[in-house]
Amino acid sequence: MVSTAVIIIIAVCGVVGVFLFAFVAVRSLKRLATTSNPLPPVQPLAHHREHLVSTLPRSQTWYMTAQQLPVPQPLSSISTKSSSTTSLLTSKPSLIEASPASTSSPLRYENSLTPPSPSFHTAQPDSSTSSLGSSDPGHAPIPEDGPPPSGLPRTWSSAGTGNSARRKRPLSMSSSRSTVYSKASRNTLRGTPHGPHSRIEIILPTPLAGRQEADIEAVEVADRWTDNPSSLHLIAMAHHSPAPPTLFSFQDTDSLKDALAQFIVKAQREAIDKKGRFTIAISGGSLPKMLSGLIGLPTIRWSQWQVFYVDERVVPLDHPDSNHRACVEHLFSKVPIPSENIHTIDTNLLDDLEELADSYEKQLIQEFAQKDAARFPVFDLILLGMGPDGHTASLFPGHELLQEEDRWVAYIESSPKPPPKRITLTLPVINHAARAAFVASGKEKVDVLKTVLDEPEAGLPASKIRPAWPGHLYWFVDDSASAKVTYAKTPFKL
Ligand SMILES: O=C1O[C@H](COP(=O)(O)O)[C@@H](O)[C@H](O)[C@H]1O
Repeated sequence: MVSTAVIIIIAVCGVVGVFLFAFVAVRSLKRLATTSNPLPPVQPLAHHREHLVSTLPRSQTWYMTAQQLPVPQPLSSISTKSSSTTSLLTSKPSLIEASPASTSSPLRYENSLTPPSPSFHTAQPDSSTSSLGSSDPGHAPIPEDGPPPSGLPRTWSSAGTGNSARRKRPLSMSSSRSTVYSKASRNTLRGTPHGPHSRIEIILPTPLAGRQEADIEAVEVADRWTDNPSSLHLIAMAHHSPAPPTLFSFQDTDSLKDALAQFIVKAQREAIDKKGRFTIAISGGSLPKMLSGLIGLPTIRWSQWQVFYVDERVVPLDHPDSNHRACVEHLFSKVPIPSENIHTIDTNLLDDLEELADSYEKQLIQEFAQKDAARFPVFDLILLGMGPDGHTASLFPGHELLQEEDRWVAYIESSPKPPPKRITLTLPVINHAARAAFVASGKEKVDVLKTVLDEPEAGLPASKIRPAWPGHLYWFVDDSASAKVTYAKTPFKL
């Protein structure tokens, strides 16, 4: 018989043995773990990018990592305007020496004025919410295979139809920096594939992409594309349908002017809060006099406005046909806006339309390409008019300029409406705005407004304004212009 003492001794030894074994096993495992290859560091930005890009339906794209791109250089070849003390109506030297690079602010493409419904043709605006939309731009669903919004980078849009008025540009930039430019588009940078979801394209601003001297600047822009997570917003943008426009109709032009002024003030405040500046493009024709509601408003920070013209007639700045002159008469002569913040055409180039359009494009590049790294400038607000024939800006029905996909500024030599020579922002530029607003009043617009809003398939130029998601289009009209429209009206509230 084994005594109880022996049994106790055996039990104690067994327990101690188990503990010793467990201790040794844990230590060995730990040592093994520390000598194996460490995991790569977590890269939140890469994960964010991977996640976003993986939600996109198409994957035939490529990208370069920030390390593969050349070191960004300061912008040197694009000149800037100097301050001018001359009258608002006299010609300013438009492109003078380079100034120190202005403070660069990263692209923040947010839009708190976006409405809920994603389809222009089928959906009607939801008037139950704020008439200026919600602050969440992410509610529009991603269509699986729908057509891309017009004006998006060429690789996502249908092939161009050719344009005899197209200006000649160098075909591509230097490719000496292990950078490949696709045959399909001189604006596309290709890099080494990085992973199954990392094959994104870098689309350069067209004016930069087309110029050898802008090579370095273009790559700098591309660099920010890869670094800035919000640029992915722009990629995602290509896969959303544009939102349906919001139609505000007012009893008379005075209430229209007041509401328009409030709307502009709100857009200005949001832009300045985010980026410290407000970029606006203004049309001519009847529009400037609709801006009188802005005069004397203490909430406007004129020194932070950067004003461009949606289109300009090729005439001296003090000519009665000049859109700039109309804006000065109705607004700028009555408010404290610095003259250098108003970007006029260079009247030294009135005899050379191509040069004139190029020089205006350079002004845009200077304002936008350094700060907003996108292929097209993203205006905070574009104010548009519409002619009785449905034209807007200097984009006329049936004109080949409606097919333009690359340029920021184009020219027209034979406008159906006098004067014949004009320059104009192109459709892709207008359709990249954060907000665009048409202003139309009077019974002479009644038929065309009905066609544009109720029959967009008729294809009038004004119907082609459909800012890409999450941008948004508003119509500020009076009741006489909207008398025949069946498109849903939204009560105005900020
Ligand atoms: O010629 C032009 O016409 C349109 C529309 O003008 P409107 O007088 O009918 O409002 C205008 O938006 C554009 O800027 C102008 O150059």
